Amino acid sequence: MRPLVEPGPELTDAQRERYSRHLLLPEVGETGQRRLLASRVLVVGAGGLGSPALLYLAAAGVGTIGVVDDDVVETSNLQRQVLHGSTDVGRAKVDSAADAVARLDPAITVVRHHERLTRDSAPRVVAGYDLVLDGSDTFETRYLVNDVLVAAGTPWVWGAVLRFDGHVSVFDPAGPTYRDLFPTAPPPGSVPSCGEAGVLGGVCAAVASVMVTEAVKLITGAGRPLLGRVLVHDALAMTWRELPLRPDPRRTGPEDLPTVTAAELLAAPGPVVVDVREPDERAAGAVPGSVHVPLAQVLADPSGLPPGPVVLHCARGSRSAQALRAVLSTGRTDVVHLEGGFAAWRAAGGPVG
Ligand SMILES: Nc1ncnc2c1ncn2[C@@H]1O[C@H](COP(=O)(O)OP(=O)(O)OP(=O)(O)O)[C@@H](O)[C@H]1O
Repeated sequence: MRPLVEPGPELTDAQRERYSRHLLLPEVGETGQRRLLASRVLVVGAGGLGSPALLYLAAAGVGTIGVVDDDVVETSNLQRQVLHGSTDVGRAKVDSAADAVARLDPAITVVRHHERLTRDSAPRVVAGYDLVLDGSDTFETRYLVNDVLVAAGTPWVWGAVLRFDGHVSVFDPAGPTYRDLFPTAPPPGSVPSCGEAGVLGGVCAAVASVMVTEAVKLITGAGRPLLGRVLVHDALAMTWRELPLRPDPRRTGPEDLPTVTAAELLAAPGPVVVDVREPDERAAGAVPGSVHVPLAQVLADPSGLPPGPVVLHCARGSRSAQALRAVLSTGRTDVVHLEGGFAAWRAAGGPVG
């Protein structure tokens, strides 16, 4: 597996001593430790999963750790959120997390994002990180993390816990992703939260430990990642099952999304054409009169497109499909995407400006 991060500077003697047990592992070694120290990892949620994950990421020498959480520590968190202590109750979780990491190793940089991750804020918050660990507790945030990281091209490790059960996997923008595992959210109220159904602290630690191990493997390139596989943990039976996960071909195919072909659009050129590609792609040729709204902007604000009818397009159809899914989820019905994208437009003899 190709390591995610290039190695940073040579280790100092103090670092060689601190990470000596990593250096003994041929799969990590000095180069792997330099990769870890140079890496930037964002943890979404300093709760049940994020708490143990943050400690182990810091101890492993992940050089820059971002934490995004808008919550404060509550007494009922302490049973499993081992990063926080009794004296932290009432404090922002990101502050308590930063202090705990500093106690462990003041050389680790902690970036506090004391805010809610939303469609507006997420593209800014995730920018610049090599990898994300999603320890959030709602479907809304997990889909948001999915869509923003697919657009940003950043891989992520996902974990979830409830009662005595845990799930964990690695997702990649090229797939499989969280949307391949759960194409649609369950109806509101059908899945209880940990606050309603309870959760065992040890289960959080077990799942978080797998998440950190996968993060270290991805950063250093060690072993085989948990990509395309979902681990399902049942602590009452004490079993770990592995389920295969493949990208859902319908997600990228034209059949489940409203499309228009280039020939159809050329024959009936009424709709606003929205180009979701990047500026450099557009500079090399675009549909005359098209409007430019890059994919990240559509995902951040799916209600912000011009009035319809609208045809979305990208280079070949995959980014416009992503954008279209986000737009359709707002309830709009007057938006389609161009099958085969700009390549199909050119091939059909469409004008290029
Ligand atoms: N969109 C989001 N932006 C920022 N933080 C988030 C977001 N979604 C979830 N989180 C954070 O993720 C953490 C999830 O932790 P956990 O599942 O243990 O829940 P909790 O809210 O701390 O506990 P409980 O539900 O038992 O009260 C929380 O601290 C929560 O604030």
